[in-house]
Amino acid sequence: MLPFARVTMIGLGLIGSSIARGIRAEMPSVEVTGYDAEPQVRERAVEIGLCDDIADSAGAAVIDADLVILCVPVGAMGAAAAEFADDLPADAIVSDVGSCKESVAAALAAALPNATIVPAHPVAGTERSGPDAGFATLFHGRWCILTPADDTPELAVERVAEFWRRLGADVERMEPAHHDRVLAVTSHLPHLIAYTIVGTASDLEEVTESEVIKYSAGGFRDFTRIAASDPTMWRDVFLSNREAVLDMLQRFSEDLSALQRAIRWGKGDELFELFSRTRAIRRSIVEQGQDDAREDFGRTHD
Ligand SMILES: NC(=O)c1ccc[n+]([C@@H]2O[C@H](COP(=O)([O-])OP(=O)(O)OC[C@H]3O[C@@H](n4cnc5c(N)ncnc54)[C@H](O)[C@@H]3O)[C@@H](O)[C@H]2O)c1
Ligand SMILES: O=C(O)C(=O)C[C@]1(C(=O)O)C=C[C@@H](O)C=C1
Repeated sequence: MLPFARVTMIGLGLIGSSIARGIRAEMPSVEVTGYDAEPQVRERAVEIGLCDDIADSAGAAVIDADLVILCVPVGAMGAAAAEFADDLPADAIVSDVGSCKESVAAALAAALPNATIVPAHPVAGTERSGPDAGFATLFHGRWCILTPADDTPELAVERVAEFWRRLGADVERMEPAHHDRVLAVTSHLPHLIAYTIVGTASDLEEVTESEVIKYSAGGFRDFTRIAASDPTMWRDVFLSNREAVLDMLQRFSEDLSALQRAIRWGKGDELFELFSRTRAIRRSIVEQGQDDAREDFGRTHD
């Protein structure tokens, strides 16, 4: 049996539109309603037939939903939830897809004090945004991490887990604070490094912009993909997960200084040992199949 019959997405960008397309593909009998604060996004969603219905207010969008998923930047979650608080059916479950969980859980609990909330984070995405960027297979073979509070009814958590499994994801549960520390190092820090390296390269006086573009066929090009990620989304991630990111950044800076010393003093063994260790990590990720979808995406959409 399907876990939900009527699903509403608030926010119809990359993730909201991928969920809508995934539902069409995997659960075609589910009725999908969408709402986005931007009128142009709503118009585009109608043009491309993204949902069964596009509402013109958040309240109208949730009125008969049994699952409402907030797919807006993490800094906008509280305000977006407050907009539909008065119209939310008592038995509806509210979820989200935010990249940080502690701050979002607090914002949703404050805006919807009586709602059943099952926060989620599909660990899948691209550098693109907007309703045209989504695709139905985005979540296939990817993790979706649920971070419910201890007193959330088990049945609600299981229904949300089943929803994500049907979209193709593997579901895990975590404490929100633990989630935020893990993602700080596996996702947030890499984005910060990509933003830095691309910014630094373009600022260097001896590297003209045309040279940056001309010679960006190798490693630098991979960084430019990540550094093209949505500025609003990532501003919000760093402000929301500040403590964990600053902790990881401190550790990263120390390791970078150690590498700097090894290069300065010609310690080839130290460099070789680290690079061998990191090569083994990459190989084990590929063996686990965790990188396939992204590589496919890069090949077909680059
Ligand atoms: N992009 C990724 O790789 C990725 C992956 C996993 C999770 N996430 C999370 O998913 C969420 C959405 O990211 P995205 O990549 O889909 O962004 P996006 O920019 O493609 O889409 C966000 C949409 O939310 C709308 N919006 C903003 N404030 C709103 C409000 N108050 N009410 C209604 N709509 C509003 C915007 O108009 C926009 O269309 C974020 O919380 C992000 O952290 C992103
Ligand atoms: O592949 C990408 O472009 C991504 O950045 C996706 C990515 C990640 O860092 O892995 C980005 C943010 C999310 O919260 C989840 C996934």
